[in-house]
Amino acid sequence: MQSAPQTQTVDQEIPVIDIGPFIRNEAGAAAVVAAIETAARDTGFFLVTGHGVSPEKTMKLYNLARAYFDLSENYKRSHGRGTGVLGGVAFSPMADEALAATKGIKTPGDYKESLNFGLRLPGDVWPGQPEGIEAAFHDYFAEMETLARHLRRIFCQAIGLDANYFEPAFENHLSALRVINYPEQEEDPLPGQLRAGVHTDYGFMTILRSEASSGGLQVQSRDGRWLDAPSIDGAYVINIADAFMRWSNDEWVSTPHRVANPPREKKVSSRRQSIPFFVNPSKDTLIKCLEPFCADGKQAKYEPISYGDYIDLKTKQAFGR
Ligand SMILES: O=C(O)CCC(=O)C(=O)O
Ligand SMILES: [Fe+2]
Repeated sequence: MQSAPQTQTVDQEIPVIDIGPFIRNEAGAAAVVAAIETAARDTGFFLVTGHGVSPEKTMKLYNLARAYFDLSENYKRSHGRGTGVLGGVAFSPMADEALAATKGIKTPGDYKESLNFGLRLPGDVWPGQPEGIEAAFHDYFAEMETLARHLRRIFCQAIGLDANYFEPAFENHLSALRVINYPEQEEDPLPGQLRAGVHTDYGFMTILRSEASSGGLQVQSRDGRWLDAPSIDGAYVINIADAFMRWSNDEWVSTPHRVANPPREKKVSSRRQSIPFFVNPSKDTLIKCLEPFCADGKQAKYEPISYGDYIDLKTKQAFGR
């Protein structure tokens, strides 16, 4: 007997879905696909377990990144200037980025710092310390590529596309791996300053390794309420991002989210580290209404556009440049 998939619902709006049966091609795979389709249409957010990602590689990256964040500000900033090395690393210091600006909302910079890497994205030469950090990023990146491939196959089945429909778009993908440090807030945040301001993610989808801590990820429901994303050991938070929403003719949703400040009484021991993997297609991928979403008399809402042009457009809208 094969066990039925565990589709428990912690918060009805952000379900937890065990994708193991789909990966192993067992009975229950169809129920996984159905649960993900419902979540993708409803809130665009869900958690997955049974994903097969190595906990050792995850912890290795987590611990080495933590050690990096504990090094001096001068040392870290020496990896932030961008020498344009493809596959290099880029440090983004505290309050450097204000995500809400992408939604036209003016706020102080986000209360976080981050370390960023993409196989085909420019950065600086890798630091010598802590030892092994470059390999840890590469190893975890490969784990994320595998999970992203499983999820794309689930999406294809949910939409009614051939299992490998999306694969050519991801042969030279522009995905980015980021480790974010949200420190304890020894100084009060400025008015309007959050750990991460409200935003949607730009690309195809995001695979987030979250951490339970006060001051965590919140997702906006369709009717404007802020839902706390459940934080479950070993589970990943998945969300549909903007380019995928457009590709689906807005039927699958990219949902605004943010990272709240810890409550004042808990500001000590509220340090949090998250690891998002932003899954992005290649630059020349054509984002054109997927056939099943514009069948049966449904009209495509958007002109076809390459992913590269789409990102340029979004950046211009957000920053006026
Ligand atoms: O840290 C988190 O939980 C989410 C971060 C996030 O949404 C982002 O960086 O796009
Ligand atoms: Fe995000």
